[in-house]
Amino acid sequence: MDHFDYVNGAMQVEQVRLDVIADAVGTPVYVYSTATLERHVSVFRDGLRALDNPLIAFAVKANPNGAVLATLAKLGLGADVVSGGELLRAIAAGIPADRIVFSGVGKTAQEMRLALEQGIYQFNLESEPEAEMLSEVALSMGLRAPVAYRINPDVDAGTHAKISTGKSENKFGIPYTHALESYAAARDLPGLDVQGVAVHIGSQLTDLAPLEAAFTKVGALIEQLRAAGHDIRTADLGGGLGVPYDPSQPLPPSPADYGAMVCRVTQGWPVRLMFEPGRVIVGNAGALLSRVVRVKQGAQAPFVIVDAAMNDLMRPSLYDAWHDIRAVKPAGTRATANVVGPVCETGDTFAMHRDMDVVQAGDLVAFMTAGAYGATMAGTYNSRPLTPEVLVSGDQWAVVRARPPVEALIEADIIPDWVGR
Ligand SMILES: Cc1ncc(COP(=O)(O)O)c(C=O)c1O
Ligand SMILES: N[C@@H](CCCC[NH3+])C(=O)O
Repeated sequence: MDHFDYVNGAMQVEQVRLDVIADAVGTPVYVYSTATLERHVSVFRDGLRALDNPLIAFAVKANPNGAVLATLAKLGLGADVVSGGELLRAIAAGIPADRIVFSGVGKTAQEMRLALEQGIYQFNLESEPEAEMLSEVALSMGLRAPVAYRINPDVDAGTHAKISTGKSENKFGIPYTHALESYAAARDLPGLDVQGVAVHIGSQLTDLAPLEAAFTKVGALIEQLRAAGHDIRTADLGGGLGVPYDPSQPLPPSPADYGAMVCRVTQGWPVRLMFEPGRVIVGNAGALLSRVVRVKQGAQAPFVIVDAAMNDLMRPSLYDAWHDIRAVKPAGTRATANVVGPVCETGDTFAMHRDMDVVQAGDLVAFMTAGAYGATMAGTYNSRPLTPEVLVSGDQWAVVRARPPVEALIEADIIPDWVGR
């Protein structure tokens, strides 16, 4: 459920009309709802209420905006980070280091040092060479790093191949079949304190079965590791729960269904459970607001050309992802259209042959469920400045990231004297 609704024929978010934001800030612009963020945190937490003190670490990559992170920090969430940059943004937004977990296959020595200085809760290691490097870095600082190994359970998440992470051929984690050997080697590294097991098999999962299969493997491994004398105290079950994008499709499992499955599978595990939800917290809390530039005749259907493009919202071009596209002030008629951006790529297409509200030049449209992996993946291709972001709460709203001027793009380039101009 979100807080984007039509009131008197115009879409608003909470109590703020989207056309008011578009007129003031310009388009394209991302708009987020605080009430939806709060609701999603509460629903996710509620699904896990049977657990003792779980750590819910928001996957910062899904939406690293400082105001969004500060909202989640106030609600008590931790952070799952994958770079020094995300770590510093999480801390700057008020997320305490002892609620931060560091994931990712390519942590550098510099990032490890930074995270150790900050005193984070856990490093999720993804290879033996990474474990050796972290041990060395920690020892050089006179510390022991708290670690888990992320295991690759070789489970098919049943999601898009580009966001599936738990198959043996994927780059993530250590092979499940070799885990005991990797843990034994880690125990001999004096700079590590081996405390946990982690898993994350992919994103936008619409079926609980692969998650359950992966968690069951984690449970079996915890038993084996403890039997081998490892003091395993944490289990990080990752993120991945899907959200509804297309209203014509069956709903993905709810956080309550997910929580019930987790509680059943993990019953009796002698560990603190950790979670890294991203999309399920922020996905439906955001929309990308865009204006129709013009409508052009097409061979089969008209092209609705909007002022948002693949650089603002990459998901459709990258994964053929489906986002609901709604007129902010629907005229009441529907027709088939192709919705495209102005970028010079055929892939700059948001929807083909879409049955949608009829819109005209100047109308506003909202790309729904754009709060996760939207602004954070935006770029400046075609020299389009990064998309601004707005946060709404009740009847208040604020620009939480301004649109940079085009001059900033020009000034960022350095033209050496020897090039001349
Ligand atoms: C290690 C890790 N944790 C958590 C997440 C968050 O996933 P999601 O947004 O699907 O919940 C991701 C992204 O897939 C990830 O790579
Ligand atoms: N960026 C992806 C999800 C990848 C998650 C990162 N591990 C998406 O938009 O769906």
